[in-house]
Amino acid sequence: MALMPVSDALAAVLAGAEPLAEETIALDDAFHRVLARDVAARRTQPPQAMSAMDGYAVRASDVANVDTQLSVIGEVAAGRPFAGTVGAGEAVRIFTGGVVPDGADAVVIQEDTVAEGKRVTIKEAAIAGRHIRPAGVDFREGDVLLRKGTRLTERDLALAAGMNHPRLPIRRRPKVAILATGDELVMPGSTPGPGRIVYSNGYALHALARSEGAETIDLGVVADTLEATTAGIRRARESGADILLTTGGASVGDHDLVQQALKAEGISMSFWKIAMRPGKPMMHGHLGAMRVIGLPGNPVSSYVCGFLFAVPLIRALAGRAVIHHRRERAVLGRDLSANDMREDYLRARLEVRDDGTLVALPVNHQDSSLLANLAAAQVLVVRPPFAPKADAGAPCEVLRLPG
Ligand SMILES: Nc1nc2c(c(=O)[nH]1)N[C@H]1C(S)=C(S)[C@@H](COP(=O)(O)OP(=O)(O)OC[C@H]3O[C@@H](n4cnc5c(N)ncnc54)[C@H](O)[C@@H]3O)O[C@H]1N2
Ligand code: MOO
Repeated sequence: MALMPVSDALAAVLAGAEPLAEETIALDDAFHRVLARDVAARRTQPPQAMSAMDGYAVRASDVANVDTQLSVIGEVAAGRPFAGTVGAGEAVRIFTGGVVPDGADAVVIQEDTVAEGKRVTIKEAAIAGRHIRPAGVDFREGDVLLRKGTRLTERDLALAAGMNHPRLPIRRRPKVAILATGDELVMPGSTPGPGRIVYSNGYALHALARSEGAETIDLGVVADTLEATTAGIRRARESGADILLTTGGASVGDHDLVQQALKAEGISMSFWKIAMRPGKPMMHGHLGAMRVIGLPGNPVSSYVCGFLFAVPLIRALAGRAVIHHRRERAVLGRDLSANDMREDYLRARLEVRDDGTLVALPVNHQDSSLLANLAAAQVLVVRPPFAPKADAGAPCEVLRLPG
């Protein structure tokens, strides 16, 4: 198979990726979940005109001049409205959040008054509407304020509560199983023997998937045998995973068995090998209902492909309205040589100039095994295939990595 352009590969990964089933959950559990439907207000907020201050509800026409004396005919506190009507020459003691009584059209703050028993002297003139929050100033019943596909923030939860929704319709979380391959891998904290490598890819992939709202299933590390790899793939299917991410064993070596095992299990492959650096040997296909992304083993390749392909896929299954990473304009912080046929994703540090210009400084060593450079990078500079040589200061496009 020829190397597939990155955009075609992404389209293939996302093909047919529809939001998962709808569920209804308590508001308390809805933080960062994705709304399955538009949500409208079930009430008008505030339901009636309310005072924004502690003071006196008055008729503005009565207090156009200062030093007016009014008789205080009652009191209203939050949640305890006043039943009567404010007539000419009258006022009602009111507290913040109290319903403005009939007849009154302004509130004078108590600092601008002098109270003596049942009378109050108004020391500041007031105009109609002063310190009053009109009914519906926040929202009205039926207003659609939360949209389908939104990943709910903490502010959205407060709004949903204010709109009187104790539960919300959301989408099931995608289940992402992660399977690593490689005889050489040992767990962090052990004493690696000769030629051994400490397992790292899964840590980044689990965290990345979880931060996108997925539930992750850790299938551990399997040895480089067809039997062990096949057993791992079967465990993924049994776990009900929507997505299987494998890492390693994706290339052409004698010990790269992932594709062979997937084929033996009946995968319908959509591609293997993309015109991208890092990440050339990535593969993708469907194994029944499970979507499989075979990530390369090199740690940077595994992460960058997970970021570029698995993240939009997770978002699509999660029902997010916006699934794509946003590209930003920046300028290069150093010269770059001409590119070959692979689209490059260069790890780069990001600086912001005083005028707001983003400067992307690609790290010197772009080898796909370098974890330290990956961790130090804040962005990926995207260089299209056959991009000509570019000097420092030339415009470029960057993708921000999660902070
Ligand atoms: N003859 C060719 N050789 C290679 C090609 C090629 O086109 N022709 N492609 C190269 C590219 S590009 C990549 S990327 C790698 C990817 O190969 P694999 O997916 O088969 O990866 P492995 O060989 O299994 O591992 C590569 C490297 O990464 C380390 N690794 C693997 N898994 C983990 C893990 N979970 N945590 C940490 N490190 C891991 C592994 O030890 C190897 O050092 O192939 C090139 N070769
Ligand atoms: O594409 Mo590999 O991922 O360059 O090292």
